[in-house]
Amino acid sequence: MENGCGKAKIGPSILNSDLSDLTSECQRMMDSGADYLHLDVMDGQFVPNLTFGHPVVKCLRPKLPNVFLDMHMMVAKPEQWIEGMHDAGADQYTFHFEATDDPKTCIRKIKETGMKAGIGIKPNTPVEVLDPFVDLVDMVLIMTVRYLREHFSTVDIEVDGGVGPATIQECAEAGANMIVSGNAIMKSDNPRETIQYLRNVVEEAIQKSQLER
Ligand SMILES: O=C(CO)[C@H](O)[C@H](O)COP(=O)(O)O
Repeated sequence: MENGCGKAKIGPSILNSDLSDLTSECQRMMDSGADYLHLDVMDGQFVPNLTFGHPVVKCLRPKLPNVFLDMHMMVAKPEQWIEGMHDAGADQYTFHFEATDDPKTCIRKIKETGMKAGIGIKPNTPVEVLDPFVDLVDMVLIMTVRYLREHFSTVDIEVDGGVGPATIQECAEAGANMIVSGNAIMKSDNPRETIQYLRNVVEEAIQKSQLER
């Protein structure tokens, strides 16, 4: 996937899909115009839920050879899955600031594999905690809407959680350019139209902010 925080990228969250038919659901999203797929990995420790791990990514990779797989690692000790996710074919590995004592080492290990590195924060964590890492990562992931682009001017900013046509304007105006959306896209009668709408709003906000600079 093309680099750059000046570009809108829409990533359906596949956790909200029919998981018994994952490949078709992923393909349906790509055929509807998605730029990438967002995969939430939860381990029952960092968050009280269980989803899937690198064996699932390994099965998906050959079926979706050119699709950018964005792993949102909501896991404790995120260092332990870096190699496995890379070997399985993940493209980006986003861990949580709150989940490790040593974010810099985690970022370095991710980058050494060749994957892109992202760092995320939970809704109540102040965005300033990311300042020491922002020059080291490709993306920050924010699980709520706040003032974003003034703070992180050079990296991709991804928002996740409750994002859809009703909330996209606020996210776009706050500076997000990577848009994770689960139910709003997956459950839409017309996912193509929903994706296009989200993209248009983000692109307009990017253009407006470039004119104001
Ligand atoms: O982070 C997540 C879950 O914790 C997800 O990406 C979530 O599935 C997004 O779905 P929605 O857009 O419907 O809130």
